[in-house]
Amino acid sequence: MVAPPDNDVLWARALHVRHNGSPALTGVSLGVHEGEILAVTGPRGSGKTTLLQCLSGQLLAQDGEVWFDQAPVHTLRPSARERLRRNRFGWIDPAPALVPELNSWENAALPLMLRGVGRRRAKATALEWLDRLDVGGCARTRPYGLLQSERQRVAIARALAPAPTVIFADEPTAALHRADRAQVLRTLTAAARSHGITVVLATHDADTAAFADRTVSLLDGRRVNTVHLPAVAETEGRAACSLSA
Ligand SMILES: Nc1ncnc2c1ncn2[C@@H]1O[C@H](COP(=O)(O)OP(=O)(O)OP(=O)(O)O)[C@@H](O)[C@H]1O
Repeated sequence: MVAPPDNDVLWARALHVRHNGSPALTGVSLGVHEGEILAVTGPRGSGKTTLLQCLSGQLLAQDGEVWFDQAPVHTLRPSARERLRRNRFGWIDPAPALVPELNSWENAALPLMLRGVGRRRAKATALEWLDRLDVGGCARTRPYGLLQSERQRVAIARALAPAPTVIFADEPTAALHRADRAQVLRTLTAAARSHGITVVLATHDADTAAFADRTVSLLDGRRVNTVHLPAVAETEGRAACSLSA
């Protein structure tokens, strides 16, 4: 095994994943720098979610390596991978998956309490994050009483509250109206930057990817280079295309 470069908090080498025999990732390698916001882009079905699942230790690739903080993840036992996910990673789904029996602050405080933080401190931290995400007024409301956009903000507060080393955000604003998207992304990326949190953001939306420091593109499970061509009149063709790397 070859160790990853020093400034890469996450590093993947030659990942191959097949779902029920069909290839989802084919030889994907990438490094994510510490504190960076990296967008993983590509059309639907290009392998973005599968890549995030591999990087976060949720899914073991059939072939290839994943390293976090200079240590291999792919050789860890399931219980150690689970600890790693709980203690160092946060995850934001496209649709908010909140615990229906808990109110907003309890949902946001949950990962902190799972890490052993006392209830009072966990509540104070959760309330701070709910305020930053503009849902402080819903702190005592359960998910069924919230709008979908408010639920997603609570889910984002929950991911940020424990200040994880890395947040994996899979289409985090897919459930939001266009008007809400930019504001939520600005809050998420500003919070990540101010706390030194690395973000890996999967999206098929160019406006969302624009919030990232760098973009990695996938097409049919392979990494491709996005080549930006000079803008041309609409009738003359597209302004950007992808080439296989
Ligand atoms: N659990 C699964 N079982 C079978 N096939 C799967 C499974 N998960 C993903 N796939 C297939 O693997 C390929 C990659 O899927 P993946 O969800 O990673 O892509 P994606 O770029 O995130 O797509 P989307 O934007 O629609 O979420 C697709 O062809 C998908 O149909």
